Amino acid sequence: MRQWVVVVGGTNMDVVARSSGPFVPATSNPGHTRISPGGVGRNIAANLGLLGAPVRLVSVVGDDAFGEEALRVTAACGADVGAVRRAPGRTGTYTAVLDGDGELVSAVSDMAITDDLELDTLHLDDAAIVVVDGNLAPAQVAKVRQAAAGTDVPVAFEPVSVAKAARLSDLVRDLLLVTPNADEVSALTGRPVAEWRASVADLHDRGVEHVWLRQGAQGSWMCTRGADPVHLAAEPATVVDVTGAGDAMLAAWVAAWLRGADPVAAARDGHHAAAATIGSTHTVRPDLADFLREQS
Ligand SMILES: Nc1ncnc2c1ncn2[C@@H]1O[C@H](COP(=O)(O)OP(=O)(O)O)[C@@H](O)[C@H]1O
Ligand SMILES: O=c1[nH]cc([C@@H]2O[C@H](COP(=O)(O)O)[C@@H](O)[C@H]2O)c(=O)[nH]1
Repeated sequence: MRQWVVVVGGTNMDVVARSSGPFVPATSNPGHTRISPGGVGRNIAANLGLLGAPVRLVSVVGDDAFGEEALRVTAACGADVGAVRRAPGRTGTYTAVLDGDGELVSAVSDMAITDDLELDTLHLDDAAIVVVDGNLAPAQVAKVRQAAAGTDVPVAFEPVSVAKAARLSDLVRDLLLVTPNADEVSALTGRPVAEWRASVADLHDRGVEHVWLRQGAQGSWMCTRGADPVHLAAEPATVVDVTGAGDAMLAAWVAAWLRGADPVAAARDGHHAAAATIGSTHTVRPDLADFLREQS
């Protein structure tokens, strides 16, 4: 039976340092640092596991202690990590600095090992949906798309950043869902940022069913082909740490979609999950399911 979510993407160890007060550049700011597993693909899989969805992560980690820890924590969230490759070398890292308000100041991601992810034999016969992390290289995304098309499995795509969206723009077509912000949708279509509505229409023309346009604290627009766009407000939240909000949001949408929810109701769950995540120090909040239950 087709019931699995297959998430294909990166796994990192995140080093996230939050300054105690206003961040002052080029000096040593007092603060607090946490080290915990991250990576867009791995975060989505971990959140889905916590929400009770049958989820398999297809990823790669190094043969180091970070890789061991990332696998252990992700499995403890309920995700199947049997298809995560352990390659010789160091696990990917994401090193971020947050200001005293929990907002991102700057970050460096070093995930060269993700290039070692071979996707020639991606088995999707039991998959209900495939989620693709935009950190993958174009050739890897093309392979996932080919496998999904071959087994008729819908694909959701997380663009990650403007630079990454730009290099994958040709591959963003015939999707169930894509989740850009206005800058990323502009990178996908080549239109000016202000013309995001026209960009959304372009993506619909390319066979994308749902474009979920994110606007940070301003909420999001769920734009479904052939329907009027629906605006969803972000929930009021005290920002503790913004890391991983977008990943939790997408995971909650997929979990709701799997249960048969319509795209707007699923997006509401997504905003609950984002608020839960930014309101906690965790990149993936262990009590996410309890939090969503209380909201609904
Ligand atoms: N300052 C904020 N206040 C309230 N909610 C926020 C804030 N920043 C982000 N969010 C929530 O987190 C979601 C994801 O944030 P966004 O910045 O759009 O994506 P990403 O985490 O991928 O950069 C938003 O849609 C919103 O629900
Ligand atoms: O180039 C990248 N930046 C960031 C991430 C990951 O994204 C998460 C932060 O997500 P968000 O941008 O939604 O806050 C972190 O766990 C980090 O490891 C990544 O995989 N690749």
